[in-house]
Amino acid sequence: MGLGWVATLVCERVLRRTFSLHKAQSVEDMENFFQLVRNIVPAPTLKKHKGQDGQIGVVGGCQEYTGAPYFAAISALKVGADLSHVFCAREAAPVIKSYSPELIVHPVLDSLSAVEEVQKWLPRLHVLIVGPGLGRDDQLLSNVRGIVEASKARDIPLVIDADGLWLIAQQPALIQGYQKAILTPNKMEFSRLWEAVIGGPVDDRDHRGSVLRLSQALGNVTVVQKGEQDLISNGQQVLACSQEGSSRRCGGQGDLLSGSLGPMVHWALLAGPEKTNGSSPLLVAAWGACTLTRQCNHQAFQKHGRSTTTTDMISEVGAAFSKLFET
Ligand SMILES: NC(=O)C1=CN([C@@H]2O[C@H](COP(=O)(O)OP(=O)(O)OC[C@H]3O[C@@H](n4cnc5c(N)ncnc54)[C@H](O)[C@@H]3O)[C@@H](O)[C@H]2O)[C@@H](O)CC1
Ligand SMILES: Nc1ncnc2c1ncn2[C@@H]1O[C@H](COP(=O)(O)OP(=O)(O)OP(=O)(O)O)[C@@H](O)[C@H]1O
Ligand SMILES: [Mg+2]
Repeated sequence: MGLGWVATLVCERVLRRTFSLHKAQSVEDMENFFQLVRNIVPAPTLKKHKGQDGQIGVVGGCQEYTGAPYFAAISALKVGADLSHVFCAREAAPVIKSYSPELIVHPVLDSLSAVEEVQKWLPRLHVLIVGPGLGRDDQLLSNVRGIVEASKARDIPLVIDADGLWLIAQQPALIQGYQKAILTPNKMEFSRLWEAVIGGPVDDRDHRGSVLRLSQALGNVTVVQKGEQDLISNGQQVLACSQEGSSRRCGGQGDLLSGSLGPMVHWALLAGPEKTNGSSPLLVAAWGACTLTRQCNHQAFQKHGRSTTTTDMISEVGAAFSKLFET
């Protein structure tokens, strides 16, 4: 086989892939993704013990922000995880505990032994969500860096959101190439990551191309760019989620998304590529969590209109999940 012929074949493949990456998702593709999410949801059974459907950790919560880690941790439980831990700064702990007796709260994040304290729990945790309400204090961020490294060493999936993304923008190497990471930037967070990893302003005319490129530059880490349409890429594929939401943009919706990703990621990785029909389990989990968050927003808005808050959305998780993913 001549070299020229091989080059043509490679070019064709690249072109075909580029074309299919940028083509709009069909209704059929969407239906397929609903089915793939249904495939990963654990079947109801009376045989399981507490913990099997997910033990999730949230790393976040400081003096200023106590709502964000609560929203993330409670969303993980409402989606179907069995246990939800919050690792936060000491002064945030009593506040977070007082919101909910269902959360297990560890006031360790600002202690000198923060990494060791969290490390003790890592063997039991299936997924760690890093960043909601973390703040940007240097000492806290340095502890979180150690926690991320310890989690990677144990191959624990990481969802990185909010101030966790601030840390990644300072030190992209921390997550570079880690195949079990999902980053969930909002518009500002995406621009910061882009500036740190690629440089210059984001091309606002090509959102799909931008999310693809950022994922590739980070070594195929999964990126979920939130917005009017959520765009999800692992550097090979770009999925769009346009589930109808509402015009209401109250704070905390992103925390619901990162929290619900916890159990979804655990289930998708347990199910493996057979159940996801060859698609990346993390892409399926991300598409499921985005679709769910937007549906919660839609349902809450139908009831509460402009007074909709994230607490109203969390109340909709059960009904929204059944409507979308339980047939
Ligand atoms: N109740 C709580 O405790 C909450 C705490 N939060 C925490 O607050 C901290 C900071 O998060 P932010 O998201 O504010 O940080 P960012 O620095 O990413 O965002 C800064 C500002 O960008 C603006 N912005 C967002 N989307 C935009 C868009 N499409 N175009 C232009 N501007 C846009 C917003 O007004 C936001 O205030 C994080 O720790 C986060 O988890 C939030 O999760 C919201 C709820
Ligand atoms: N313009 C929009 N139209 C519809 N849905 C949107 C829009 N912008 C964001 N969303 C949805 O809201 C959810 C949260 O995205 P958002 O950009 O508000 O995150 P965030 O800024 O991190 O939120 P948080 O306040 O929790 O930090 C996502 O699921 C996204 O799909
Ligand atoms: Mg956020």
